Amino acid sequence: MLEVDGIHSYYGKAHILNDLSFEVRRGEVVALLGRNGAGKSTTMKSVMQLVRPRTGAIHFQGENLVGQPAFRVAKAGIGYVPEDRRIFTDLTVMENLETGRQPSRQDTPTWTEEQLFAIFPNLAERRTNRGKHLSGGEQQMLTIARTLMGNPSLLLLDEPSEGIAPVIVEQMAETIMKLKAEGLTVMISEQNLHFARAVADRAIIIEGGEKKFDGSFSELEAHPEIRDAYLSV
Ligand SMILES: Nc1ncnc2c1ncn2[C@@H]1O[C@H](COP(=O)(O)OP(=O)(O)OP(=O)(O)O)[C@@H](O)[C@H]1O
Repeated sequence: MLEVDGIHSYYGKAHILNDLSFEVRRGEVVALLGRNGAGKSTTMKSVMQLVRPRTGAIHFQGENLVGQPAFRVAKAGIGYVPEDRRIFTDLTVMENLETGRQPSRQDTPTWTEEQLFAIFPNLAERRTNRGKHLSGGEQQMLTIARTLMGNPSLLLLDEPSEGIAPVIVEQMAETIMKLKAEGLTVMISEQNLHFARAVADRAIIIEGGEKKFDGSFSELEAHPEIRDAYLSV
């Protein structure tokens, strides 16, 4: 579904992603793992074309995304929830959801508010509350629900478990598994190996913008030296 092929991304002269290649297949949940500064967010921004890779290709359902404006990437069916999740604090939960609405897509789950409320029950209870009155965890769920209103085929979640209380982290894991069960393809970036293992089918580890591992969690467990070298656990 998504094929990233030999991309090099920069911030000015700083060379951040170095010949990075990987793929995400339809229906799977993939975890992009790596320490602080490994290049996980830059990878997601590169897919979204918020950072333009200088070389390499990114194909999504056969279409090369490199050089396209970010809104076209979103229209092509990639939903992106950045690390600095923002909601409209003066709008209600319902109004926030409405801002994310896009037409439905073939071969992709189409979401209504009611279906989203079934997956995010806390938001259902607060549908008429303004964003600013939600807890941090609820705001985080709202950014995901709003992105789903765009009916993406692929959802990119940058560090979904970061900065939320342990009980909400558990809810977040359950939510991602429900989305997978609905047929959504998901890529998460994570530093939390425990969380990633609970939700993802496959791990891709990057360090210094280079891929160091791509395989199942059982393969990763069989190689503790890889975990020790590239992850903080
Ligand atoms: N806007 C920017 N300008 C310059 N350098 C940046 C910028 N954003 C990130 N970097 C640098 O790029 C490298 C990769 O950062 P990135 O945010 O992709 O890492 P990450 O793996 O997502 O880590 P984190 O968990 O801290 O977000 C880091 O060295 C970081 O300092």
